[in-house]
Amino acid sequence: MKIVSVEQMRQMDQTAISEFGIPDQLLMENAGLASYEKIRDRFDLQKDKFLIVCGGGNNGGDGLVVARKLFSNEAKVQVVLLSNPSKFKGSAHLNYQIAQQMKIPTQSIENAQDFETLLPAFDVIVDAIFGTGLDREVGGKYRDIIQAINRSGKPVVSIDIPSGINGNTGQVMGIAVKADMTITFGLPKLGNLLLPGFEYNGQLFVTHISFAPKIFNNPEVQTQTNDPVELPERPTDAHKGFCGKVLFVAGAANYLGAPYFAAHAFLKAGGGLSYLATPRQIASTIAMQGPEIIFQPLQATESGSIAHENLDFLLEFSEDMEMVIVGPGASLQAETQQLIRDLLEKSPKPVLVDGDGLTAVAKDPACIKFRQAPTILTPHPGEMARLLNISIGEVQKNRVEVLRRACKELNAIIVLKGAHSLIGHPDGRVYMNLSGNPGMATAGSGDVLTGTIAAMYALLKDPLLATRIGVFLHGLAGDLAAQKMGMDGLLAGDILQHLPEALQHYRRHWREMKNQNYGKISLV
Ligand SMILES: NC(=O)C1=CN([C@@H]2O[C@H](COP(=O)(O)OP(=O)(O)OC[C@H]3O[C@@H](n4cnc5c(N)ncnc54)[C@H](O)[C@@H]3O)[C@@H](O)[C@H]2O)[C@H](O)CC1
Ligand SMILES: [K+]
Repeated sequence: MKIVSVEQMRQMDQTAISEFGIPDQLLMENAGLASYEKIRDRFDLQKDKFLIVCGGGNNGGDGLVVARKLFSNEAKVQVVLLSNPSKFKGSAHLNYQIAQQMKIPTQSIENAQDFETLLPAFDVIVDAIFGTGLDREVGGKYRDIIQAINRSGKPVVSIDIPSGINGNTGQVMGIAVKADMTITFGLPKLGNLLLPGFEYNGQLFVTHISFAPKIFNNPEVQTQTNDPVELPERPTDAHKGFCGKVLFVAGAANYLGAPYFAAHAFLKAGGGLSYLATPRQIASTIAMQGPEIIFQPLQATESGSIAHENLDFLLEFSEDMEMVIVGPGASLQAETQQLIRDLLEKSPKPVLVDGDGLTAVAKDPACIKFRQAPTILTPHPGEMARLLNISIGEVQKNRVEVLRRACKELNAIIVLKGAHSLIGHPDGRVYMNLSGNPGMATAGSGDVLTGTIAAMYALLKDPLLATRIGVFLHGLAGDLAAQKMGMDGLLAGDILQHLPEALQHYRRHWREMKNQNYGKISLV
């Protein structure tokens, strides 16, 4: 499903109006109706009393339509206006006039105390304060009223987006309504799905409010959910080589976990032959954990990391490989970091760079910028910040645009890890992954992801698709593990052990998971 920015949604509204002749009033009526229907399904119109809290823009206008529908169905409603009604424009103004003529109980609220006095008499709150037009921090009486709504303990329905969430970034603009259910229109906004905004929606519904498919399938919208696709079958006569040969260049003294998790995850996710080039001294210890891995012992530096003299061997050895994975547990030793940069620059093979490999790239990104073969990077926000020389705060404040910029600048497919990981391509496409859970933020989890992406590359031979499906499967494995054992104390090894089950589940249920947006977005 496509995910839009605030500006793109405004353009879609304009297209609906100018190209299809759908009047503005009809869009607002549809938005209000869709919201009303969800409210009617969830609550008891005969018993519950509804408080509709309206701001001064079109979001407030949608709220007035909801109030009218409830009122027409003889529910008890009260509208409160937080802004002077003379400021309503267009369709919102029209709906205000209708509400007046129908004598829907309406009250202007000057301060938060008056609002708090009203609250106890109502059972359900409809939040129509701010939608996508929120353009500054929430302060003054708006802040106090949102605080009162959140403290009330009453069920809250947000119209379009919880008030206080930035529609483009998902950031909380000072304070935001914590909803139980959100009904959004046309398509989900970035702010509905990016964290922390996503957590404020409660259950998220999307309704198309009579947009033509041409509008919501607009190819210019380049952000979308990371939907599963059907995986090719493994042929009955599959041999090890068919399922791919990849080389991991990873590990150093004291860094035995990362290379093991990455190289083993490749096998657990269906990969054929997993070669691990690692310092001689640690190879046998890792082999005890993962005897299925094939080792290529390397010369080591004094501190036990991979020495630069291995470069020619690694280039030659990788000729026969489908992909080279560089960096897990490779250490920050200067000589090794230089080896990584030289290897990336010289290798004509698809590469995936993770962990300490990303630090090497950050120091001199030219080593990947001009590569001909595909490059995949899997940074967490801290590593992304280093790659672009900005702060982590700047990365997190606008994850989609920062990722888009990084993919272009670095000429790479990039996974920006974190809740709802993003996958970006240099051509501007960005995919938001919906699988996974907070329990997966654990040491070694990223190494398991690396191996999973490599296995998907061996199967699919398409770097973007492999990265997308690898991220999805990794999240799914974490979700299956968490279903059994909970999120606390979930370890990388648990994610790894659940990869085969995740693949089995994926092959059986990919279509439902796609159609249901992994249970995270419901279509109305
Ligand atoms: N296709 C659709 O998505 C449709 C959406 N509709 C609804 O329209 C709103 C967007 O309406 P808009 O008038 O642009 O903005 P808002 O109602 O969100 O708010 C603007 C209003 O609020 C003031 N304001 C902004 N920030 C603050 C602040 N921090 N403090 C105080 N006041 C603030 C601003 O100055 C304006 O006065 C969309 O979300 C949908 O709900 C259509 O109804 C149907 C089509
Ligand atoms: K709202």
